[in-house]
Amino acid sequence: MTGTKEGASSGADTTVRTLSELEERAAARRDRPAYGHDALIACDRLVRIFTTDGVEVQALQGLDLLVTEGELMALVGASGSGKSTLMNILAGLDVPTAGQAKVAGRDLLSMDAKARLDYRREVVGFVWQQTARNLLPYLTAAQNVSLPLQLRGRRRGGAKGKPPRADELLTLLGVAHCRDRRPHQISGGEQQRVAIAVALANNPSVLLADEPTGELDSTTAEQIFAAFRTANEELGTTIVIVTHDQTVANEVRRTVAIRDGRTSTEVLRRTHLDEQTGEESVISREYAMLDRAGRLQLPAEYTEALGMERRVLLELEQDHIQVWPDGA
Ligand SMILES: Nc1ncnc2c1ncn2[C@@H]1O[C@H](COP(=O)(O)OP(=O)(O)OP(=O)(O)O)[C@@H](O)[C@H]1O
Repeated sequence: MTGTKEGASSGADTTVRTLSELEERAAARRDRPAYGHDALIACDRLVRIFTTDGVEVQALQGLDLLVTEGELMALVGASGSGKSTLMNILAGLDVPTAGQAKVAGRDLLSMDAKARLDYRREVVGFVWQQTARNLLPYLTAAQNVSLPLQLRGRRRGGAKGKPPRADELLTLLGVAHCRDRRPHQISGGEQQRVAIAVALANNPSVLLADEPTGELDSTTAEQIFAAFRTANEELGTTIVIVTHDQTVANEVRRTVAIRDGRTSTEVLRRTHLDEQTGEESVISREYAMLDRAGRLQLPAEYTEALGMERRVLLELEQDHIQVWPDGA
């Protein structure tokens, strides 16, 4: 640390010189597209407060999240951080206390009961951790997959000359051999793959999965994840998976971490091809989330390593911001 940090912005010239420049900036801000306008899922300062016996719990505390159409992404976070609360809201099963949440153009705060039912039947599909919660025990796998189609008043068959959609989906997910068996006659991993077929039956825009591999061993978990990947790649379904499973989190391009009811960090992975050796490797980088109010959560291990508490000193440079311990 040097002794030269007097001002908050030594490096970059941030002075606005003329009135016309100010006007230009204001106009550019006005013309900027709305937050999340091109995202399939857009959560903006989402708040969910639960009140039990007069005690308030802020499960979501101004959470921002954008998910683009066609993404396959993971949500991670400590127990109690708010993951399931967010999933229940996105599934249309719970309503936020404040903020905004839009999925495929539907406003999750203003939907009436009928719109909410349509939303759950047409826009989202979900797969839960408990295998038993996903399937009706007295129906076969094929009947379980056909049920959402019937509830929506669609015929069960595919187009003329094509197999029924239930068979198509069971084949796609590698569980065609389970079609005439009931859940108790197939393994837990097969049940989850059938559950994914059920969730996909109505061709939803978004598939939500809350700890779908939580009750399974690692080999089976890999098969389940492969089924999600197939759904994403073959059907183009946008998929959000809540997981504690680090191997699942490592498999996706984007993993968002939730801390204390807010998105805190994000890991992005991309494949790098070494032109000389022809070898492929995955490069991952961790980013901190900057919310629209400019709030940033610094990782605890960084702040603790430098003894940062309560306040820090900022310096704006040409292409980055420096964060220093408070040396005052
Ligand atoms: N229905 C509810 N009533 C009261 N408090 C709730 C309710 N649902 C969740 N909470 C509280 O909200 C906070 C977030 O819970 P949530 O279940 O979303 O966390 P989570 O990240 O999914 O945890 P886990 O990984 O253990 O499932 C917790 O403090 C929890 O106790």
